[in-house]
Amino acid sequence: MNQSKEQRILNFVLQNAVRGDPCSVVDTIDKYCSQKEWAMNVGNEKGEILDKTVEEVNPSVALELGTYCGYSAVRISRLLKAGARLLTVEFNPEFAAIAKQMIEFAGVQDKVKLLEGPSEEIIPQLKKKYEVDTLDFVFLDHWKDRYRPDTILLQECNLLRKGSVLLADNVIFPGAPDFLDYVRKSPHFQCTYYPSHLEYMQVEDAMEKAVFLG
Ligand SMILES: O=C(NC/C=C/[C@H]1O[C@@H](n2cnc(C(F)(F)F)c2)[C@H](O)[C@@H]1O)c1cc([N+](=O)[O-])cc(O)c1O
Ligand SMILES: [Mg+2]
Repeated sequence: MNQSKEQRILNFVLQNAVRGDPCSVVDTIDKYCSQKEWAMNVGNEKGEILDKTVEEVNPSVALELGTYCGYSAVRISRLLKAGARLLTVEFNPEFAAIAKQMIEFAGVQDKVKLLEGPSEEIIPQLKKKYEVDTLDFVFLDHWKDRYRPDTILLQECNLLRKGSVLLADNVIFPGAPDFLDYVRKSPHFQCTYYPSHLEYMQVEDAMEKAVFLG
């Protein structure tokens, strides 16, 4: 059976990156996806905005919605302090299997917990099943029509505290207009817009940071 694009990306990393070196895994995925096959990783330009935000927040508990091949899970977890952890949620079993191998090859498996399933099922389980009190940082990079409902669900589940930081990818392309409208109009969020470009392309995109005010 012929390989998936995601399997080809993983194989390229296994053959060309340095085991245990998260930066080499990130750089190798970017090399493959810029030169051979485009894929929906956050990429290096928006990745630097992600890095700066993670360093600024220095989260003890972070959540990622939309693992895909694990690019941003590796990118985020490489910056986490000792004892801090990233919970990353993936809906597609094939992608989850790829991401698991990517995370292990990068050597960040002790910092990352990969949860498989739909966000509407997993988010309400975070407190009791995954021993989360509140989330310091949330990276939204899953289905764009889920950003708004999942932001509301995070609030309803009391998973956000004063100062919790949400960072959303793709608010321009493919776009998340209802999410932007929601957080920018809500008195409970302080928003910042970061213009950038779509990964590996000369297409406008942007990220939105939304800090929960309590
Ligand atoms: O569609 C895009 N991303 C959708 C990303 C979707 C990924 O998030 C997973 N997911 C779904 N639900 C959950 C959860 F967590 F809810 F369970 C996780 C899906 O299985 C998939 O791996 C996209 C598209 C473009 N583009 O240029 O078309 C560029 C990008 O950066 C993108 O992120
Ligand atoms: Mg994205």
